[in-house]
Amino acid sequence: MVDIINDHDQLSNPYAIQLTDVTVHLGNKNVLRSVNLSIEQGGIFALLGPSGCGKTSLIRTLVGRLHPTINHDKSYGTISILGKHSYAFGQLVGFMPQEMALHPTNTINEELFFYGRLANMSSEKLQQRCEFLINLLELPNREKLIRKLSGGQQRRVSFAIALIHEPKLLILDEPTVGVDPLLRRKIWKHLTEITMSGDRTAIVTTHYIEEARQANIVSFMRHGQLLETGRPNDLLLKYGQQVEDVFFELCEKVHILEIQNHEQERKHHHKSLTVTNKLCQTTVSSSPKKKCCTFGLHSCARPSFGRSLYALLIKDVLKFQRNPFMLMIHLLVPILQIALFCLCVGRKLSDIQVGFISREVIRSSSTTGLILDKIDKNVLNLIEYKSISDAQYMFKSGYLSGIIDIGENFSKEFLQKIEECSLSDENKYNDSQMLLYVDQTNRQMIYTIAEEFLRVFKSVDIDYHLGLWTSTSSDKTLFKLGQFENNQSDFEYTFTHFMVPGIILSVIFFLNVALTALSLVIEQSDGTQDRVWITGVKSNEIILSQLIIHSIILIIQITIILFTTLVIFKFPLRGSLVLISLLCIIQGFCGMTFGLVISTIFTTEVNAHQVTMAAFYPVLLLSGIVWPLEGQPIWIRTITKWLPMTKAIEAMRGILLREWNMNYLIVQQAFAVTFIWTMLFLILTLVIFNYRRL
Ligand SMILES: Nc1ncnc2c1ncn2[C@@H]1O[C@H](COP(=O)(O)OP(=O)(O)OP(=O)(O)O)[C@@H](O)[C@H]1O
Repeated sequence: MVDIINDHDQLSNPYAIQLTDVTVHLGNKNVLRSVNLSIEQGGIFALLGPSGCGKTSLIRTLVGRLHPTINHDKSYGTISILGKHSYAFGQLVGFMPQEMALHPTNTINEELFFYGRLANMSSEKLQQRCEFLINLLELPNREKLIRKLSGGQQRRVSFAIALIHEPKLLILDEPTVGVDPLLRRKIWKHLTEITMSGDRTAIVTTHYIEEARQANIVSFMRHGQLLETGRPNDLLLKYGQQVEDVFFELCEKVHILEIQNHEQERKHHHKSLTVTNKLCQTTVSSSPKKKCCTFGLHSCARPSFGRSLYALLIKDVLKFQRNPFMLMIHLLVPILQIALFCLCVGRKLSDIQVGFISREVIRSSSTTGLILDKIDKNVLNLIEYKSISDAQYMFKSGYLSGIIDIGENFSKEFLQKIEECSLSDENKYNDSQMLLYVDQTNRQMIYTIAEEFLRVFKSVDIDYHLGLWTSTSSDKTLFKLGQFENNQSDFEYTFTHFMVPGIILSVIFFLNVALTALSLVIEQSDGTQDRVWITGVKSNEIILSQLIIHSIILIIQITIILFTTLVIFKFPLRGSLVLISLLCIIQGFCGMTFGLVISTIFTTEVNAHQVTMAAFYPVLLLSGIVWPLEGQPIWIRTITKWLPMTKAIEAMRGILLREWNMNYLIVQQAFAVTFIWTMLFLILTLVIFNYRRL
């Protein structure tokens, strides 16, 4: 355990906190206005003020969640906590934010242990402290899940976290909200006891005037300004009234001064903050004014790398363990997506409803009979109609996908035409052609019906120059498909084979984007990440713990996906399974790091969701998953071929279906491009993460 008492800065500095000329701007208003405040170590400092006056903003500024803006005198002011210009306080500070900031899937015990570990506490000491605080704060069974506690109980757990490591400085934002009067008294009694010795300080915000009376020093706040600061009794003597009357009088005073100031500003056309400054001087202590502020992270009794990683990993494992639904989503959704895709997309069409009208009497020995007999009934479901108008009605209503109209003398004229070798003479034999009407809006349907008839004509050994599908059939007579890759000769590839590699990678990529982005954004929005960060845990430790846990899930995910595709759906695997798995892992990693970037930019779950969804379709459409890249305009192609998934999808197809290995340039490019994107996302994450905390 790091000995914080030896910290030279802290010993030599008598102040718990010092703020000089701190202004904070949020939205379009100054939530803190040139605040000057110095509080000596020891005792309780109460910050009292109405809702919205800026108490939380002041607390958040102290713990580094809000950053000072430039002042009227062109400085950022100074902030010093226990003599340090630092926000990563380690064990020095116990912080209780206004929001719950708890991990709902932890038990009370696990939550206290989590923060205790981050404070470098030994297990025995932690046990003792847990017992003490659970008794003091009248918490229920320590094995109870936090999400099952009442609001008041959760606030008490939050308070216990701030106290667990017996910090030098307690920063508590409304610790007694939702707590019954008896317990409230107990909490204040405890605060008084621990701060009495003079080496511990508590800074408490409150709405309650009667609570503030118990503090050693009280400061009244309104409109982001500290109106008056002093000992409750001194203030009473000075104003000769009740504490609430002091507050109301000060509010009145500031209101008049604000009006005067506004008038002055209007007259002199310049924005002087003279009045504000006068009001913001604290009465407890004068603090030296410095012109610049040094914000930076110093090692400040922070937990060791291994220890914080261990604590974070336990917390994340418990989160998944207690939330099996979330885990199931990440493991079952890929199976469902791949299975549905293999079952429903890209396969040959079947059971197509086709009507036929034959004006010729069909005999089994006639050409018509022979053709109709050979048609695969699983592919084309032929339904006979007596009149073309009936069939047309059904076709137009969408019940039929095609109609075949067979002339009265089809068999006879067709054979005569072939015998006379006058296939191109359209006018001589009117009935020598079957007339086919197909739904022109559905290309896949046209191809399938045409393909089936070509197959039939081939199989009945009739020249298939029927004039029905001239373009398709003439191609077949001109070309014969050759093959370099022997293993493909007896395998019929469908569109499914083209798409499956892309679908696998996109499922892996985007599930990992969502998993990482959401879990970090949730921790950010509920305040737990801030709380963890204030204990001294570094950004890269938070990121690393997420990556480790999500990598384990990723590996299980990939195993399940590949098993579903290769074993259950018998997708061909010509290349190396190891290479395929590696490609999937690195793509999953790339997705995770993209998720990290999203989580550093967006602060709400809804936004993170929206961005993930918004990114999904462009990547799906541009990476060559649904349509070959050659279908894109050339200028788009030059960009899209370097997207994170494009090369990987191409390589995946090659490895799966064409025995590609690492000797192939596209496979090498796939790994290189994915790696570069992963690194870029990671660097971007670290930069934004650290920037937001500085
Ligand atoms: N993210 C934000 N963007 C813009 N304005 C904000 C933001 N957060 C707070 N404010 C404004 O800053 C002012 C001070 O808010 P703050 O939360 O510090 O008040 P408070 O005194 O703690 O109130 P309460 O006692 O109700 O918690 C309020 O007017 C509030 O509307």
